[in-house]
Amino acid sequence: MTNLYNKHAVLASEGWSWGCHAPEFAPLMAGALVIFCCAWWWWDLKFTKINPPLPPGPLGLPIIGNLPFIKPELHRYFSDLSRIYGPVFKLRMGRVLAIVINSPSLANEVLKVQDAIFANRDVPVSSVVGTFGGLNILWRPNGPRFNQLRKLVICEIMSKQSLDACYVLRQREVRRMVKEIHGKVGSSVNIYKQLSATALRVMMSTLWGDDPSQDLIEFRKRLDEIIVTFAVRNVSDLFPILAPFDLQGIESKAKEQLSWFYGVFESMIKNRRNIRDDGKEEEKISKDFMQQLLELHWRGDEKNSLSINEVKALLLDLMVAGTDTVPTAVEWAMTELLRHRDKMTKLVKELDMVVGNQNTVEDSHIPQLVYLDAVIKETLRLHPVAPLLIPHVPSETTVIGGFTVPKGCTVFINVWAIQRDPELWDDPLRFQPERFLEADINYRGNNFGFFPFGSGRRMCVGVSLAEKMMALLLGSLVHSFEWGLSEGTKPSLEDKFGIFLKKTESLVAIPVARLPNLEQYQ
Ligand code: HEM
Repeated sequence: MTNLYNKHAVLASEGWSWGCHAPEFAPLMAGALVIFCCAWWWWDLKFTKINPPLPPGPLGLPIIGNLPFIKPELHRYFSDLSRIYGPVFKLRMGRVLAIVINSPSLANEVLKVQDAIFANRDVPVSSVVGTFGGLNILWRPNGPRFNQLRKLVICEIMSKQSLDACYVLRQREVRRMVKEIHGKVGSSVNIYKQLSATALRVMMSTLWGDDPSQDLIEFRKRLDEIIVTFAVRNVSDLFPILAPFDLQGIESKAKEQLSWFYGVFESMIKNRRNIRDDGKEEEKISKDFMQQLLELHWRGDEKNSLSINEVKALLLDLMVAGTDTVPTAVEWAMTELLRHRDKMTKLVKELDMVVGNQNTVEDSHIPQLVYLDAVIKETLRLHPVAPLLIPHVPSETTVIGGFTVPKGCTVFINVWAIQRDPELWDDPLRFQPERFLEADINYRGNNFGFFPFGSGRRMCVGVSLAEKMMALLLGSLVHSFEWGLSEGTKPSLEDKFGIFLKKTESLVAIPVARLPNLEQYQ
């Protein structure tokens, strides 16, 4: 899930140079700047009177707005500003007018009451080229085709039947992870690296089955490259007038990097087509996600069929969105459990009772693992993977919280701040999974105190898969091993704002086998 705000954050963190290199001109330049600013503000106030007014916000500079003052940890920075300006405020980031929402009632207003208005996205220039003009779900504008696509993914690809059919693949890869960790017993394990290799294998085999020609290391490298490209500041997004020049070459880089993925997808699709034309489809191919998407393409009825470019754009969507989100969440959960040994002990007890020490964690155990579920929810409350969701864009001018929110602005919803609000949560900074045992709170986005997957028509389409993956991975790590830390260390909670809210320092822990039979690790 790439998002524009990373570019803003990086731009802000690097700052822009305003220095004049000839000192004798400095007072003159400063004077001219002050006059220019005053004229700009006067013009802005006189000619842009809107009723009701725009939300309050810090003053910015002409043209570049608040960009030089924005701090890189956007979720914290926005949370600090909301203490000054209230639950809805505005900032200018170059051409972009950003509106930030910091309260559950206003999040409800944006994502539920006025959901249809706020269901567009602000598409970065690099993503337009990479998705055939926004043919994927993430960047597609709201409308009938978008609704159809979401429905197809949720009802066909992410259906219970389809996820159950792929369970063997998830189970196989999680077992492989347990075996690998068993080989490192007694030494330090980088938890994120271990989890992300497993999540990538799961996503690859779930999307297109076992294809021995696919090199995992090459895929990881290419994915990391494209994620870095999407995260780099792009002046074209902040000043669209500069977009045709692609000053930083980001657009061409994205094009080139994405064409590698599309080349891989095309050759796999060609293979499937040959097999289908041979009439051997049924015997040779399992119903992985690619096969399901291709069948929708071949089905050919106007309403439900997918174009081949849509198939490729969707594969990329699921690949990028599904690979790093789950490991990020599970690494946070392990960090919290290693900081709160009593909670770890409670979870181990539950796993021993439900799974037993002669078995390994299976999908069928998950509904009974209520404490595991509470641990994951509490982790996502304190460390939501997408702390500002993915920015929404209103398709028409509207009013939120008594202020005008203009058509086309970029709306950030600070779920990170809302999920830590002391008015909603007792002792909000404390890791306390028990709070989810006492209340019936789910991921469906109907509680605006807890919505780590968003809510409404742009809500995450991968919730069901993510839920299963997080439980299987975390359950297996804790059930199969006892985890320790190097002497005198305590895992840090410091986070780093980016495409996903990751830990600043990866978690490193030392496993000890805890299951009685060696076969359970094979
Ligand atoms: C812990 C795991 C995950 C979390 C916390 C998460 C969270 C989110 C959030 C917050 C959004 C944006 C919602 C909004 O803007 O209102 C989103 C969108 C999306 N997610 Fe996830 N996600 C996760 C895993 C996945 C997985 C496994 C997939 C698919 C394989 C996926 C696919 C998507 C897609 C395609 C969108 C774009 C939806 C749209 O724009 O309509 N996500 N996710």
